[in-house]
Amino acid sequence: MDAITDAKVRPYRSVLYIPGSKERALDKARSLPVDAIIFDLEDAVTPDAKEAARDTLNAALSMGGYGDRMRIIRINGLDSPWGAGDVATLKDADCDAFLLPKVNSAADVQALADMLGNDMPIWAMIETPLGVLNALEIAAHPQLTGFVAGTNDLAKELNCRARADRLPMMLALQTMLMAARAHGVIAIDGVYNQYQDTDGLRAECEQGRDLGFDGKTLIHPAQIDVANECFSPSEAEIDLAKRQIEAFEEVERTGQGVAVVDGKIVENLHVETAKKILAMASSIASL
Ligand SMILES: CC(C)(COP(=O)(O)OP(=O)(O)OC[C@H]1O[C@@H](n2cnc3c(N)ncnc32)[C@H](O)[C@@H]1OP(=O)(O)O)[C@@H](O)C(=O)NCCC(=O)NCCSC(=O)C[C@H](O)C(=O)O
Ligand SMILES: [Mg+2]
Repeated sequence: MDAITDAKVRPYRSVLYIPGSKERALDKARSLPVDAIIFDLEDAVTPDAKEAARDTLNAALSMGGYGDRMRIIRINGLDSPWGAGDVATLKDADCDAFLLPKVNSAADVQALADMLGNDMPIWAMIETPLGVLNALEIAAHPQLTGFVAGTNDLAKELNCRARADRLPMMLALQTMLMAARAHGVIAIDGVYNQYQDTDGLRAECEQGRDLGFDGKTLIHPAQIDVANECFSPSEAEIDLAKRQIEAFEEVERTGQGVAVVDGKIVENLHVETAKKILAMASSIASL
């Protein structure tokens, strides 16, 4: 983790779900070029495999080998028969965050914080209508550091149709993003289910990046390269950022506050964005 010390600058381009019950996938992930892993005990694990999955996952985390990849454990809901047992077994596991599914309110986050009894960062799945409507109070919880869009559950709850432009989902996605940004919380987009459709995935990643998401949740290794590419600053963005910073420093020396690059104005706020782009590019390069 040495290269990435600032949680705000570390990349979250590719966040891969791995069923906590699948030893082979848990092992494979040690060599996959993902920025983060969600070790899943919830929807990817069948009820009869849930208890064994806790031990399988605990053993994999103890063995280590996940390098710089952020390690997030998605437990079952605390209102399910398995949530409390997941926390009891894994609260001292070698991981970086716990992810709570179907969070409806800040009280749900607090319930997990109380059970953990430590300062482990908590991430929330935003995938219910109440979770979306309460996103601001959830993001404000002091132990909450990340949001993950649960677009499958959201579609089910909204009774909406799947559309390539995700129009029925847009209010929910933008509400959670707004809340995340208001409180400095990481925001990761939902999964693209047709994992062999690279063009469709690319279009959805580009849309997620346009909206402001930090990265995309993934379900299969074949999706990693596309997500990493779409959520990395492009060469053109890096080049423009450098030229904006140089141009702004130049006009500042003459006492002015506005530069012009490629026919567009550059003010202090644009320079802040440019610096963020360069910091992210450098963080990615150091991986
Ligand atoms: C979708 C899959 C069931 C496909 O599995 P499979 O047919 O076994 O895939 P492949 O044969 O193509 O696998 C090739 C190799 O890659 C490894 N693999 C596959 N998936 C993963 C993975 N997710 N992480 C790591 N490694 C993986 C296989 O082991 C093969 O390895 P090898 O044998 O060494 O060559 C499967 O991909 C899968 O189970 N994916 C995860 C599904 C999942 O996690 N679902 C839950 C999360 S989605 C969700 O709940 C979102 C949210 O809550 C919402 O509401 O939207
Ligand atoms: Mg879900």
